[in-house]
Amino acid sequence: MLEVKNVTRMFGQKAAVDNISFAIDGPAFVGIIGRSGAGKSTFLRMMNRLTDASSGSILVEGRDVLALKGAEARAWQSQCAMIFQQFNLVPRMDVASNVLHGILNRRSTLQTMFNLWSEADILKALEILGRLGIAEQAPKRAEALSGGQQQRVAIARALMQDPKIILADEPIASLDPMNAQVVMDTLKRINVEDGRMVIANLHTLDTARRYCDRVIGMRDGRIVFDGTPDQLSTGVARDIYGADESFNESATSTAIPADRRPDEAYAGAMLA
Ligand SMILES: Nc1ncnc2c1ncn2[C@@H]1O[C@H](COP(=O)(O)OP(=O)(O)OP(=O)(O)O)[C@@H](O)[C@H]1O
Repeated sequence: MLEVKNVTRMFGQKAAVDNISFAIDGPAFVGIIGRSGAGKSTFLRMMNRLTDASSGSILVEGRDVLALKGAEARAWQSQCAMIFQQFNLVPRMDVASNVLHGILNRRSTLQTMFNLWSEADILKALEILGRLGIAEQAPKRAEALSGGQQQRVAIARALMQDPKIILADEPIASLDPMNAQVVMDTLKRINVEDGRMVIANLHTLDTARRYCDRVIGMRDGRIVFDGTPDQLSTGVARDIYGADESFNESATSTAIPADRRPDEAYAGAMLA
């Protein structure tokens, strides 16, 4: 379904992404890990055409999306929705309108000028918010929500586009562990229930191990690991992160301490 072939992105003399190739069959949940500057964001940005590649091709169902221009490139962008670390919502706008903005580029100028949405679109937005457990937040301003709720609104906005692929650039890097878990669980559900491919840049190993079917490790623009979470040993992780013997995995962990997991906290409250 997805075939990345010899993709490179140069910034001046430096290759941010250096001749990477891999293929993904079917709607997998793929994590890309690596330290800061490894090229993870640049790769995702090339995939959805926010950044041009210097060379190479990305074939989706046989079509090179890097070669698309104009309206075709924009159509591709709506098929591979992107989620960002900082949510990128319009803070003072209500949640439902933020979600509807996922299909902004499908409306006429007149509809945009008068802020007109069809009843079907509004119902779809509310249905998606309901599915993600935040329907009651629909009339509130986005800025009034917690970080985890805001990221779920961003996921709802992405789903409004009905994308084949969801690209998530450090989706939980700004969240506390509990909200991070809710957001990752949401992405996983969308992957499993809808059969949408998810490619997520992740900064913690335990998240990659827990949620991904496949993990790609990048270092200095190159792929240095491509395998299953089981194959991602501490030694392999040390290679990816370029750390020495003192590399400590727990330092990159976002695991929720046992006494703070939602279910157990709830159970504890019931017993008290
Ligand atoms: N617009 C740009 N101009 C010049 N250099 C850039 C630009 N964007 C990225 N780079 C460089 O490309 C390399 C890869 O950056 P990239 O942001 O893709 O890494 P990353 O793995 O996503 O790291 P982080 O997690 O910190 O975002 C870095 O050396 C970065 O400085």
